[in-house]
Amino acid sequence: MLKAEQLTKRFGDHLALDHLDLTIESGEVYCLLGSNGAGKSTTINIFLGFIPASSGRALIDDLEVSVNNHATRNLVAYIPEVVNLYPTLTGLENLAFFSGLAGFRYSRAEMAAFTDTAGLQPEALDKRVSSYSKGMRQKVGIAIALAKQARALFLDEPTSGLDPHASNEFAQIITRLSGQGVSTLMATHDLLMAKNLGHRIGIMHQGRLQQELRSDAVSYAELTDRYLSTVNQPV
Ligand SMILES: Nc1ncnc2c1ncn2[C@@H]1O[C@H](COP(=O)(O)OP(=O)(O)OP(=O)(O)O)[C@@H](O)[C@H]1O
Repeated sequence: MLKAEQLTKRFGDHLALDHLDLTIESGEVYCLLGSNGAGKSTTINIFLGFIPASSGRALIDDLEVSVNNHATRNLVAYIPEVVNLYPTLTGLENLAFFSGLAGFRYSRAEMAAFTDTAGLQPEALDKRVSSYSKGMRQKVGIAIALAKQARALFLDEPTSGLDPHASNEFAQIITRLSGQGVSTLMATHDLLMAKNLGHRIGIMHQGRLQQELRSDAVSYAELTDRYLSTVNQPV
């Protein structure tokens, strides 16, 4: 479970995140929408322990990130738009390296099972990541999440630039992980993806969570209207 309690971040005089309260249950996919600069990545970066909050708390499975940074990093996987891997290592070597960092050692067959579940073609495993497409890198990111037995997934515009087929495959895997109890926080500009993949949707504007909706309770047209009316509020 993920929890933000009055989570706030200032960069100098700028209030990037303004007293965010948020709970994401085990197995829930929560999509954060909002225009550029709304505070989505800031939220994710605090949960990941990349940046400290100015005040408030971020909790992962009841562990406060700022005081259990090492432990909480081992509970999470992060998939940004371009997954950061070692380009001169193969997909399998990257998987071994990153799961090793989290304390897991796997046989080749076990790692191949993770990449298979993530949808990576077996013939890609021993190729250098520098030759991988964006979608293939995402799949290695998913395989790392599986290998780390991540309890929470943080996705920052993960399907941006993916073709519709790759995007659809990605969504299917997230749904599958959700069925296994993984909590997911996804920042996206893709309203249709949020509607189809998210259980709940939050709309942020100027650092504030302005609206929360259940995706099964709104049509795509209603979501679009709500989004536009929120992000077009005057400064
Ligand atoms: N390291 C930083 N130093 C100063 N200001 C920052 C820093 N990181 C983010 N900000 C500011 O905080 C605000 C929120 O940024 P954030 O990246 O969280 O927005 P976002 O909703 O993820 O936007 P986008 O959709 O463009 O990714 C913005 O005004 C941004 O300029």
